[in-house]
Amino acid sequence: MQANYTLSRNPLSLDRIRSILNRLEDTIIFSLIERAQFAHNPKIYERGVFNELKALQFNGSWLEWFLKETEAFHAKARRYTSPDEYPFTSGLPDPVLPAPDYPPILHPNKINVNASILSFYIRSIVPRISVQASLTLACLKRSKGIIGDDELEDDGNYGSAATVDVEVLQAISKRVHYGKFVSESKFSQDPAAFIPHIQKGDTEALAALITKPEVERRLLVRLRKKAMLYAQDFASDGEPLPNCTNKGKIDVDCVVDLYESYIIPLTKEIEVEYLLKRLEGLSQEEIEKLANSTL
Ligand SMILES: C=C(O[C@@H]1C=C(C(=O)O)C=C[C@H]1O)C(=O)O
Repeated sequence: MQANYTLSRNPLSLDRIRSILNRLEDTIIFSLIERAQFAHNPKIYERGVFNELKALQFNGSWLEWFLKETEAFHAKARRYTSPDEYPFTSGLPDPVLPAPDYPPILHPNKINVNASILSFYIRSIVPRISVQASLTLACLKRSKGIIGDDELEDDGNYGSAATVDVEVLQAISKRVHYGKFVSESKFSQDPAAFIPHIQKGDTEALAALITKPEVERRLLVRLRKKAMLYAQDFASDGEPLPNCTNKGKIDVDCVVDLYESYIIPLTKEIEVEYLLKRLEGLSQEEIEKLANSTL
């Protein structure tokens, strides 16, 4: 399928980009609901745990192996030739097809913050989301005396959990790296407002220029409502169910915190980092022409 951003006459319309970010909220929430079905399974995030992987000469974690194998196939299918797709794995194979002729929308850059995304996801999101699933699981199984407390963390679903982790990580990565399109949209609307701060390397001034508090506030309100609705359990007759952990299929506060503490700040970091590189390779004449132009 063609990349989202090229499916419009004006791929740099901020409203259109924001509608793509809005739609990615749904993808992220539903993939987190999928992950919340499985226990934490902390061993799949630790390196050197599975001798079977060492036998394959792979020294990373179970999840890193899933990322490597998945992204190697996707790379051959030319996924990462698209400017809105960024891999977690380095050293991927070349595409088997030539890259599509994407319009040159972004200024050339190599910004990739997936290492940060992987770190906060493993450290701060999975333990909180999956604990919800374990409690739900325990809530149901403990009533039948099937499991004890020590089984809360590991349900053996290493393949299923890692498969969903890859989906969550890819959705968060796309969402955060869309900050480049947001940044290019804002820059191209008023280059003169950004150029002096870019030339001074003034990250604080650039951060203040790209930050839209009201947009963030509305997003967090919308996100909470979506998570509450999508996570609602229903009985067979369609009546909403009070949940045994009174949070439905997912920890709604965790979804909001994911955006407020991680996704939005990282998106803004990318916007500023992209701006700092926006004039690289341009002549003084080109910069002056930009400074005197407004859309
Ligand atoms: C993405 C934008 O830039 C910033 C980042 C936002 C986010 O990550 O949700 C929202 C508003 C801005 O502070 C935007 O202006 O839409």
